[in-house]
Amino acid sequence: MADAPSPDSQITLVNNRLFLLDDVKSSLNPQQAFTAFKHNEFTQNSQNKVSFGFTQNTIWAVLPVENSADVPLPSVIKIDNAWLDNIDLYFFAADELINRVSIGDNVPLTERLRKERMPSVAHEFPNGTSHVLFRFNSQDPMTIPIYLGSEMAMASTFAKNAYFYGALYGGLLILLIYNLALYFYLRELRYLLYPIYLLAFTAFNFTYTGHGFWLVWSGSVTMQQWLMPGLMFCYLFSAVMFTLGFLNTRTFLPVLHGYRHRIYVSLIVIAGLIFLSGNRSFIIMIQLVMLTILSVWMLMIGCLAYKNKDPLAKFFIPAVIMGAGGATISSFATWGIIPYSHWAFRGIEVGMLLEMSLLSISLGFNFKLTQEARISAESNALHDPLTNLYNRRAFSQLVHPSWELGKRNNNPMSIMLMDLDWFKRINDQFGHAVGDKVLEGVAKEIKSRIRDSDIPLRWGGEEFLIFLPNTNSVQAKQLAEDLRAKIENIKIDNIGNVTMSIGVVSATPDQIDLEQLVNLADEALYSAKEQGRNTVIVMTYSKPTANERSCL
Ligand SMILES: Nc1nc2c(ncn2[C@@H]2O[C@H](COP(=O)(O)OP(=O)(O)OP(=O)(O)O)[C@@H](O)[C@H]2O)c(=O)[nH]1
Repeated sequence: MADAPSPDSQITLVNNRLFLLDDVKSSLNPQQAFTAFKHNEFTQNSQNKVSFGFTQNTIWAVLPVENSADVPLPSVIKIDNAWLDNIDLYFFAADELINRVSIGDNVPLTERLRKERMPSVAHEFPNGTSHVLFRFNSQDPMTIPIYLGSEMAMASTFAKNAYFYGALYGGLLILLIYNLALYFYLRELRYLLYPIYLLAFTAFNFTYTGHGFWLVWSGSVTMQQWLMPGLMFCYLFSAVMFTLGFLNTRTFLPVLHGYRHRIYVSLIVIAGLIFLSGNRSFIIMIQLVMLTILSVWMLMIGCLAYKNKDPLAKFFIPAVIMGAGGATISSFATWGIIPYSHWAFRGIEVGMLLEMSLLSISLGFNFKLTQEARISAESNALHDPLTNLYNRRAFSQLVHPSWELGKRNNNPMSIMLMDLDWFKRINDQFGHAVGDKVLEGVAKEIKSRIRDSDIPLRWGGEEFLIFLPNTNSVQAKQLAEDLRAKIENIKIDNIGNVTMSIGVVSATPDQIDLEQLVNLADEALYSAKEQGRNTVIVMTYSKPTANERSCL
């Protein structure tokens, strides 16, 4: 027997005080059920059972309440489950029926006396022993946590719950907006699949926790009863889509990835068929089984991804373990496999918040990987892989801006164009690999001798160009001579001496444009080859007179 709550008492779960009767044929009326209770045909719920799984039977429960005070004690009875179809309460005082209230989903919230998220009834227990007879009947999983408490204690629990859901939905909303913004910025599918998955879960949760009925569709019983299985399917479906798109299944499971559209269609067909049955109990049961299989499947795909070195797998696996772990705890509590507790019932919400946070972190990590790959691709596009000098493509990106900048103070700029002598012979005599080694050695030498502001490029096969900002012809010639002498003395394997010819030109940006300067360097190099190779030829630009341009 439960004591009628005093105004300052806490709310208590009173299931262990209940007497239960499983009405298999749902044939009793309330008076008959109460008479059966009086004839000891009910059994005491000493095991504190809360969940009865899927049952079409009517569950009758009697809660005896004792009020030893002289005055009636106002109390609230709350059933902490927002999805049951029929919840009818019959209040007996001195074995006389004095009141009856229906608070199941079959009664629109707008028609209930107490418009709260979880079904509840206020009642004043008179002095002596009262009995509350409950009648439960639903197509949904039969979980009936019954709480008794004062109005004040109920309000305080309500506030705590509101904080919990405020934090949960707030967290999920931030993750949603953040990843949607990333999607619009990056246009990568996995950034869209994540918000869809998250939204599907949130909508499903919003429905089965009673928030939707309480805040949005209070007058629609149909929506309250059918949105839950419908959104459960959306959640299940989006989880499959997310798994196939989030992980790199295209690479390590190409066949499955290729069949993904058929998988989606099959899931929709299966859903269509089970929804056609019109039996909500059946639909929810099948989907709960599918959700359990889905968790195992997601974990298996995650492990395969890990084996195939998918960088996101190390986030995906713990995320799924947390989400699936939480969901399993909740569904076990719903089926009555593990004892009911407030937190076991909320396992799915805590698990999903952790899962979604971890997945969001992984998308941030993926963003970093993508950026690094892009930077590296951009850098590769500008570099020659053999010598690691800039390639010819980099000329316009790097040299042009430097040249344009130089126009401001009109300082002299120089270009050195270098070409290895008789390089074909080296290739022919020693092989291409040795030729490559020579090119690498020369590039290394160039890099070690120039300033940070100079820009060295591999101009072609065995041709190199160095752009020297703020360098006049004297300084450029000095560097060219140094390089020529240094290269001449390099010994590479048994090749002996390698020499190079160098053409040098200098000018200020107001005198000439960059392309002309390069052409002049080419002419200088040609002269160096003409004059017997292993030579530096310097050309200085002078303004053309009349129609003619002269090079000294
Ligand atoms: N090993 C190697 N050889 C290259 C590469 N790029 C170009 N070559 C070779 O460089 C040689 C250039 O030969 P040529 O243009 O005839 O010039 P050369 O033999 O150096 O003679 P001169 O320039 O007149 O002194 C060719 O044999 C090309 O195959 C490369 O990346 N690696």
